[in-house]
Formats: sequence, C-alpha cells, structure tokens
Amino acid sequence: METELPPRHPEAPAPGTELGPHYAKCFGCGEQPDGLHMRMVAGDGLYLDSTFKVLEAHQGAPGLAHGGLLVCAFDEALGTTAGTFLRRPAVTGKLDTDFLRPVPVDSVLHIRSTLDGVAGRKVYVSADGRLDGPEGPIAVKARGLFVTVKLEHFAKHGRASDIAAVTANPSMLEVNP
Ligand SMILES: CCCCCCCC(=O)SCCNC(=O)CCNC(=O)[C@H](O)C(C)(C)COP(=O)(O)OP(=O)(O)OC[C@H]1O[C@@H](n2cnc3c(N)ncnc32)[C@H](O)[C@@H]1OP(=O)(O)O
Repeated sequence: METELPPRHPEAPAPGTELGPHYAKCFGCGEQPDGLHMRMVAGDGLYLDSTFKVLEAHQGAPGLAHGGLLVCAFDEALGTTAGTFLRRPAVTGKLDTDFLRPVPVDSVLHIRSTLDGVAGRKVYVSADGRLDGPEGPIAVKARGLFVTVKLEHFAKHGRASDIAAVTANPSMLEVNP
C-alpha cells in the first residue's frame, strides 16, 4: 500500500496545546461520569501525547483495567490524532491491539499516538501506551486504519436527539476535528 506522510495542517493546534474534548458526550474525552476523561496534548510533529487514568469503574478483573476499555483509549487517541493533524473527522475502520502487560487500577497510561501515513481517505495511525511515566515500559500497542468522512456521516447515522442537541448547542462539538 502506497502511503504519503501528510504535512501538519497549518491550523493544527500548536505544539504543547492541550486539546479540549472533540464532543462533550464522548466516552473517551468528554464528560461522561464513568468515561475515560482522556487528556491530550499536541506534539511538535504528527503525534499526540495522551493520558488515561484507570479508575474503579474501568476494571475487567480485580484491580486490572478491562481490555476493551484500553482499546477504547487507543481508539480515542488514534482517531483524535488523525482528526487533529488533517483537520478532518475520521472514523475507525480497523483497530489492532497488542496487550503486553497488565494495567492496574489507579495507574496512568501514557499514550503517544502518531499519524504514519495517508492513502486517499485512509489514515494509518499507531500508538504505544506506557506505564509509570512517558518513558516507562510499554503495556499496550495499537495500529489503526481510520477513514475520513464528511460531517454528513454523523448527521445521517447518529441518533436524531443527539444531532438536534449539538445543532442547538454547537459548542458541544469541536468540528475540526
Ligand atoms: C476526532 C474523532 C475521534 C474519534 C475517536 C473515536 C473513533 C470512533 O470510535 S468512530 C466509531 C467507530 N467506527 C465507525 O462507526 C465506522 C463504521 N464504518 C463506516 O461508517 C464505513 O464503513 C466507513 C466510513 C469506515 C467506510 O465507508 P465508506 O465511506 O463507504 O468508504 P469505503 O469506500 O467503504 O472505504 C474507503 C476506503 O477505506 C477502506 N476501508 C474501509 N474500512 C476498512 C476496513 N475495515 N479495513 C480495511 N480497509 C477499509 C476501503 O477499502 C476503501 O479503500 P480504497 O479507497 O483503497 O478503496
């Protein structure tokens, strides 16, 4: 597959900028009570640095993070990486995850997610999640294929009441991404 490394979009947030939620009700980055409440900072290249603190509600086994919620954290980080540097929304087509170490409750996963290339509407992204700090051991790795979509994608497929809510209150949504 031929891919290109795109330029960092000129309107991408400056390096060091903390990103706000792309959608107020997003489970990954929004205000959902038991959500992941991820925090993300733009890097100086085509990467984002994110943190996810594993809480009581995120368990799958006693004292350990649920694997599906770890996948959710990577979905969020990778999708936001695609959207942030292309300034276009992108949805998950494919997501592949390697779980290398257990992730305990109360730990913070430090995720660096990178835009690796684009081919038409396909966006290739990857990420490493580390424990005990940004230089700690890798606990989870992920690679994803995201597909850029127009805003109509959400208007067409989303629940009507939620589309109406963001139409009435556009500040709930960061349009780009
Ligand atoms: C800022 C945002 C942060 C978001 C973080 C969270 C992200 C999410 O959770 S998004 C929700 C989960 N994902 C979804 O709901 C997506 C559901 N799927 C779809 O809507 C559609 O299948 C969609 C949009 C991905 C593709 O459909 P469509 O627009 O018709 O495009 P389509 O022509 O099929 O595919 C475009 C290209 O992508 C490729 N592609 C699409 N899906 C896949 C896949 N699963 N595997 C490999 N390639 C794929 C196609 O082969 C095609 O490639 P090419 O251009 O070389 O022919």
